[in-house]
Amino acid sequence: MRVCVIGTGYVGLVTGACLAHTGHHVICVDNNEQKVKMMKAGQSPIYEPGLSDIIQKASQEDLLEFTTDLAYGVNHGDILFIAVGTPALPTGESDTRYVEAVARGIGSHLEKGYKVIVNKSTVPIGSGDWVRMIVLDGIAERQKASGGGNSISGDEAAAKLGIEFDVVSNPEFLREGSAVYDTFNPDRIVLGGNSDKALSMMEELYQPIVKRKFGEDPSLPPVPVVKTDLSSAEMIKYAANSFLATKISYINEIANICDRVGADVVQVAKGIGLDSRIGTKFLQAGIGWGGSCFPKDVSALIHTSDDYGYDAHLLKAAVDVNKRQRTIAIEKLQHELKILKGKTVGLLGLTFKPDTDDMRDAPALNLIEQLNRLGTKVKAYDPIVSQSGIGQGLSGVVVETSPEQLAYACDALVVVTDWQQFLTLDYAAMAKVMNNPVIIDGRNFLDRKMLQKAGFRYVGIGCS
Ligand SMILES: NC(=O)C1=CN([C@@H]2O[C@H](COP(=O)(O)OP(=O)(O)OC[C@H]3O[C@@H](n4cnc5c(N)ncnc54)[C@H](O)[C@@H]3O)[C@@H](O)[C@H]2O)C=CC1
Ligand SMILES: O=C(O)[C@H]1O[C@H](OP(=O)(O)OP(=O)(O)OC[C@H]2O[C@@H](n3ccc(=O)[nH]c3=O)[C@H](O)[C@@H]2O)[C@H](O)[C@@H](O)[C@@H]1O
Repeated sequence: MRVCVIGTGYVGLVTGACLAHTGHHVICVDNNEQKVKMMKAGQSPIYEPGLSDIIQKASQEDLLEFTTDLAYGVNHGDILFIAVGTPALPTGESDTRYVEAVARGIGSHLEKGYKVIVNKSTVPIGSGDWVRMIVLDGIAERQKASGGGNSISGDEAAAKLGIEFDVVSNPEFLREGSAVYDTFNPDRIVLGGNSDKALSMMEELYQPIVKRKFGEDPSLPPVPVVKTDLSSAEMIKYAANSFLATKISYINEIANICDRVGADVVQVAKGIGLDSRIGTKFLQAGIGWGGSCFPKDVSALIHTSDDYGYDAHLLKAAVDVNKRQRTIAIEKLQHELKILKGKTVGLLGLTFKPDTDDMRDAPALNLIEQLNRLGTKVKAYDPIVSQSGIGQGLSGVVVETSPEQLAYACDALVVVTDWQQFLTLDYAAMAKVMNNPVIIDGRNFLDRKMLQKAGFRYVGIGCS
């Protein structure tokens, strides 16, 4: 099928490249010329395992193109994905201005015929109808500009030009760091809309993925497709992210109680997770959840609830627990070192999670800010950030190029990101060059005994 994806960030680029890999002809549009230049040269502007290979292969097969020309993309696609960012405004609500600009742009370029416009971005409940209205405004504005009469409505203009379209909500559930894997091995595909024609085109688009042709295990049953109305599909996205964030806040709350009563949250998580009603995933206690989505999506849902006069107590509590959790490493450092002023702390990891270069709302940024405020010198080592130029944009932290350099003259280390590489560092050598070999494992993922053998005092979260 012919597809256009507008916005080539973590979601748009992965979606576009993976759909091209499954045999569709995809044009990806972005208004960032630098990014488009890189992608045309076969490079991925983001770090995402497996993505560069897919981009290169699909481009060579002429199934994937990149452009800044929205009209070209809109005219090509029978299905047009909107995959631009929806960051949080200071009020917590979702900033939909980029979606609006794209929807208006689509309207101004639609030609005679039928298109499906897909909200892939995470958008507030009700956005399906809103996008339809903005697209119609775009069509009407173009008609007015070309002398079609100042009072013409979007519906009238669309009818006059023979333009037909439907809006579908198709929320995305991929995780950064495993985005390509998640796209080919989804737990479900959610399609919201009220047009059978649009929904069946979407089902056809996803057939190779539904049938697991590119998945890890093609013998598994087909991927479930949840077909529902627009608002429910939009709500499914917010409800899923809010549930996962709340689950982590829950285990962090339990971890804090474990610390006080002398229990071990890692054992507790294992013990409760084996109950299939609870499940083992997303029960890793630590220094809190971050990233570009959980914080903004939980805030957006709270904001929507407020708009409807409903006080979302549980979601607010999940956010509060997370805020407090971002200070846990500081409390533990104060307990170990007493005075933090004049001390040097080394952070192992900067990105909000492993296998990504994304630092949006990363817990590391909070830590750096808090430590700087307390007069502590902060150094950091991160497998991606230390090797790329990203670290240059950071203030209040010296980004070192090796774990050994990081450890040198440090009074404590804090594990901020659970990068696999951190499991096998030469901790004995690192302990020797530190002022004080203490390690706060903010992700509870290093081996306590190994660290102790290497000469460290090991402190976990909820298992100290
Ligand atoms: N990052 C993630 O893991 C996930 C993100 N989402 C949602 O997907 C959406 C996109 O998120 P990301 O990919 O992280 O965003 P991003 O910020 O990485 O990428 C957005 C892209 O859109 C481009 N863009 C902005 N305005 C444009 C315009 N008018 N025309 C063309 N391109 C334009 C930007 O240049 C950028 O390349 C958000 O709503 C997010 O909540 C959903 C699931 C996972
Ligand atoms: O909407 C989105 O953008 C995406 O948000 C999350 O994906 P992502 O933010 O990439 O990363 P996660 O693996 O979910 O981790 C989020 C944060 O929670 C933390 N986390 C995760 C799991 C856990 O057990 N404990 C924990 O503290 C991670 O360290 C990280 O800071 C969801 O998992 C995806 O399904 C969703 O599509």
